[in-house]
Amino acid sequence: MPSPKAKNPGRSGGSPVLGSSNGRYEFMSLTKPLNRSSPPHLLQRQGSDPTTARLRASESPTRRRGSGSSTGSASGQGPPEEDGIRLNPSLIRVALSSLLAIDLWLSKRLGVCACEDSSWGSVRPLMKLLEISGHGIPWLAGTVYCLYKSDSAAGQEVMLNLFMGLLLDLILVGIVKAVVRRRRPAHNRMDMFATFSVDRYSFPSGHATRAAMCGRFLLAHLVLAAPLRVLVFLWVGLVGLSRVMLGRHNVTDVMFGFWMGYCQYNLVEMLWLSPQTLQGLLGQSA
Ligand SMILES: CC(C)=CCC/C(C)=C/CC/C(C)=C/COP(=O)(O)O
Repeated sequence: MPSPKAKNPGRSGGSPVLGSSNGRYEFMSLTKPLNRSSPPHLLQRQGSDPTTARLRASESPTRRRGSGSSTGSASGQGPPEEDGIRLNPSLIRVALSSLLAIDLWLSKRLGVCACEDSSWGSVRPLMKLLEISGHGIPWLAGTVYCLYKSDSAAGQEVMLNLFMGLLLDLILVGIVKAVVRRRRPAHNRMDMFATFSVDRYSFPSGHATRAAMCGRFLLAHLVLAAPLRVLVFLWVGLVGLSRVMLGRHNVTDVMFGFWMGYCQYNLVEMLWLSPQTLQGLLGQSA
């Protein structure tokens, strides 16, 4: 039986994007169809028979590689262009699914407070306290209270913008959750208080977005003393960690949530409502 090498002396396990003609290797385009000036053995692979082309496309790369004689370019069957076209998307898919697998594995390992009888079940009450500290209701209620109690225009301006930021956060997180629809981890017990229907989805973590946005807001406008600033940083980090430890979220939900909350603060700054803007808005509506 002739070996593939004997049939195709120029090809020794080379890249599938290489074509051989006249004993010389040439690079073939991965994305563009071959033009008429291409060597006939390359054109032949495109084939006028769609059934054969489909069957070839559905073959696994391993099988294609294994059938040495059928891949020999000297036999008039050059390396398949489908390989080149499918290589990049499949690489991305492999990278994404590996990241997802690491995410799920890590999240499961870190979900040590998911229920009372989990390995760290005894710290679950502490984690739930952190959960409440990052919940939307205390933040909204606290902001409205401070707005009401504040007797300076500057204080009211800051509180009003924080309030707007919190509403913006709820809306944006709700939209992303509704679009992405990633289920919460299987080990999560859905015993959270006051949730919207989109909160059955986990991507992104609303607590993480709120913690990151409010953390930045506090550091920029309200908390100046160094020890308190450290506490703010710690609180943001712990809120994120507690989401994974409680089994509410995967690590990527929290990471993305932090990034989203960070960006949301930029949006708050861009849309900052000054007393003048506010007066203008109120004047227009009156
Ligand atoms: C006034 C008003 C509309 C308040 C709604 C506040 C509320 C129910 C926020 C939901 C907070 C929540 C449970 C978010 C879910 O956070 P994840 O970290 O689990 O995504």
